[in-house]
Amino acid sequence: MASSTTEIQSSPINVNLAYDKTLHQEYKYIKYLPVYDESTTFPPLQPFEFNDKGLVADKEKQNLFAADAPDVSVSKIAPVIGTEIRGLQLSQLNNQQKNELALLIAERGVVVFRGQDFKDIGIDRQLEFARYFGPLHIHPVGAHIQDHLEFHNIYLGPDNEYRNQRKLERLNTIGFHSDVSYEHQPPGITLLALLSVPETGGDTTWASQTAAYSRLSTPIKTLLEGLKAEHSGFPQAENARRDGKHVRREPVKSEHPIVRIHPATGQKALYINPGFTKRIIGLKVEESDALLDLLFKHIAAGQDFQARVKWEEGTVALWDNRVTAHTAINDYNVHNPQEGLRHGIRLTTLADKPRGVYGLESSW
Ligand SMILES: O=C(O)CCC(=O)C(=O)O
Ligand SMILES: [Fe+2]
Repeated sequence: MASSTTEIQSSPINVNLAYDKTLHQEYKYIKYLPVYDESTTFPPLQPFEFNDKGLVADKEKQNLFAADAPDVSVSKIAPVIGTEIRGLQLSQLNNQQKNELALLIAERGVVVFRGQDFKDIGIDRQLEFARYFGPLHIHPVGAHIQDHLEFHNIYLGPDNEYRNQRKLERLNTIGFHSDVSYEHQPPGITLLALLSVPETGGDTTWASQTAAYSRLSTPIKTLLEGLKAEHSGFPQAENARRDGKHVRREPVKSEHPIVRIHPATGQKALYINPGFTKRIIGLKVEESDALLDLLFKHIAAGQDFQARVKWEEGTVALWDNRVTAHTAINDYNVHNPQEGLRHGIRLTTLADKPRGVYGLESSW
């Protein structure tokens, strides 16, 4: 049922959360391995004014794709979502180019840069790059890197017992979500750099929520445009506590418009996801469950508005959490050393308070 998410259904797991140091003596990115700070706690996030960088961008993107840069190749991954770029270094972009990139990410949902030096430019420059787009989010329960809680750690190896046990509970590992959508001003642009990529497998799929919305019939669009849904961080925090993790910021709930308008493109997108959306405000339980179930199935089944990205050494993906949902694909055997380790670091920027049609606004 729609109202019972992966988080709620999961059973207690009590395993060692730390990675096994002896396995990674030779690992080039050992300083980025996941750790859990057990002592820091943070107060609630405060409201802030957000200015989308895409609003001041040249719509033609003549700086990002300058005519005198013939080595840059740009291709669409799928017609309605995803762009792949080769021959441009994120670390070299000036502010005008970053503004155009923000707009491109909003328009295409996800932009994948290949052959990047990003992970080697140093922690401070990575942070500075991401902060250009918005304040950085610190995950309330996730693993991070030593001394830098802004880097959310994505790690799947033989020594991640927690994830490996979770995988065994389910028929498949697909879980579409928009990152921490329960926050009052949830994430916009998010950046994931993989440091270690398995030989094959471990792709990520993004679904266009703009296309998912536009496929709906007019009567359903009209119905959804007048409604808000509750997104909750409570199950995530409760499960984390139960499993012995430290919760560094108390969870919140938000009621966000189901149809959200992107401030830079003006496009409407569905803003609900199976990861965190619990119920539709004002509907009876069965009505809410039936409608959410329909929409969650629509998002997950819509391979004709999804982009599946195969990671390579040096790939960095940037997506807009306001107009996409995504899922990791955990299809490789972490216990086979030949298949390798999957490890990445994510920086997440916070954005606007969601705004819907007819002035509908988020509340909490
Ligand atoms: O590991 C992945 O492919 C994506 C994980 C994820 O959901 C995220 O980084 O937000
Ligand atoms: Fe995610």
